Amino acid sequence: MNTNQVMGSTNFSKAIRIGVLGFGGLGQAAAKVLAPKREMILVAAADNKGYAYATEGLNAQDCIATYQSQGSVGYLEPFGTLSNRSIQELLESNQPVDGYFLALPNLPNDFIPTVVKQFINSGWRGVLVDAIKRTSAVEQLIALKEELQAAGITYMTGCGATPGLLTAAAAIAAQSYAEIHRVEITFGVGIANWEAYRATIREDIAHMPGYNVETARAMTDAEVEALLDKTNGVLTLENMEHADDVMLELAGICSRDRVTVGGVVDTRNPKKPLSTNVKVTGRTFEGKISTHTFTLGDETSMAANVCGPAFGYLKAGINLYQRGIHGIFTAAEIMPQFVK
Ligand SMILES: NC(=O)c1ccc[n+]([C@@H]2O[C@H](COP(=O)([O-])OP(=O)(O)OC[C@H]3O[C@@H](n4cnc5c(N)ncnc54)[C@H](O)[C@@H]3O)[C@@H](O)[C@H]2O)c1
Repeated sequence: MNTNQVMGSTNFSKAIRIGVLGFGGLGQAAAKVLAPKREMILVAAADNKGYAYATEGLNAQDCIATYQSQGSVGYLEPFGTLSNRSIQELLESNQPVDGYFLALPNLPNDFIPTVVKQFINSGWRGVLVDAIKRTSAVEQLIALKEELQAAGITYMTGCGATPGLLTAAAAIAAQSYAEIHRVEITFGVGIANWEAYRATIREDIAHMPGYNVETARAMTDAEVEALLDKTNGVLTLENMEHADDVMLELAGICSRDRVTVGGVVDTRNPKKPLSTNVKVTGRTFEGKISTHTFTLGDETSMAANVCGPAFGYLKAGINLYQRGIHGIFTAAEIMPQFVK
C-alpha cells in the first residue's frame, strides 16, 4: 500500500487490515461497522479466551454468532484458536495486521497500557487506536510516547465518543474564540441491558461516589445487578475523571480544570435519557462571551458514536504512519477521516 492509496481515499487497491481486540459490546459493533466498508477489512478478532484470524477477512456475523453461542471467537471454524493469552499469541503468529482497535476493558486502570507494552515489545509496527476514558489511563499512555516512537507504532488515544468525537468537536468549536472559559460535556447513553457492555458499565460505576476502579472491577455480576436494581437501571455520573480534560490541555485549548464531564446511563432502555452534547464557552476577539453547542442526534447509539470515530482516527493514523510519523496522538489534535 503506498501513501497515495491511503491518502486519496478513493483508490485503495488493498484494504487496510484491521484487528479488533476485545469482542464484547464495542468489539462486536466494530465488526458490524466494518462489514460494509471497502477501505478496511476485519482480519483479526480476540477476546479473553481466544482469537480468530483470516487473511481474506472474517465474516462479522459468523464471529458474533460464535462469540455469543460459545463465549469466544476462538471457536470459529476454521479460523479460530483458543488461548488465554490471545493477544500475545496473535502477535506471535506474525499475521499481517495494519491497525488494531483496542475495544478492551481498561480494568484495572493500567490494563490497556500493559497491552500496549506487549505491542512495543513484540516488534509489530502499525497503528493502534483506543476508546479509553480515564485521564490517568491516557497519562500512562502518553508516558510511552518515546517507546512507541522507537517501536515504529502510531498510537491514537481517546478516540471513542467521549473522549473522542466530543473532544474533537470541542477543539473545532474553540477556533471561534480568543480564550476558552469552559468545556462542558454531558452524555446520555441508553442500552437495553447492562450485560451487552459489561466493561463500560463497570467502568461507569467506578465513577460513582463510594466506588473506584478496583471496587467496581471486583463486583460480581449479582452485585452490579443489585446496584442497578436500586437505581432503576440508571447511573447518574458527575465530575468524572475523563481524559477530555488532559487532551484539550495538551492540544493547547484550555487548562484541564475548565473541562467537566458527566452523564446519565440508562441500562434498561435503548432510548437516550438525554441528548449528548458538548458546550464550549469562550470570549471572542471582540470581547463577546458566547457558547457553541454540538449535540449528537438521539438516534445514534453509543456504539455508532464510538466505533465510527475509532476507525476514522485509525485511518488518520494510517496516514501519519505512512509518512513515518510515529508516537502518540490524541483525538483533540488530529482529526478523524471518513472511512468508506
Ligand atoms: N470513549 C468512549 O466513548 C467509550 C464509550 C463506551 C465504552 N468505552 C470503552 O470501551 C471498552 C470496551 O467496553 P465494552 O463495554 O465493549 O466491553 P465488554 O465487557 O462488552 O467486552 C470486553 C471484551 O474484552 C475481552 N477481553 C477482556 N480481557 C481480555 C484479554 N486479556 N485479552 C483479550 N480480550 C479480553 C472480553 O472477552 C470481551 O470480549 C471499555 O474500556 C469502555 O470504557 C469507551
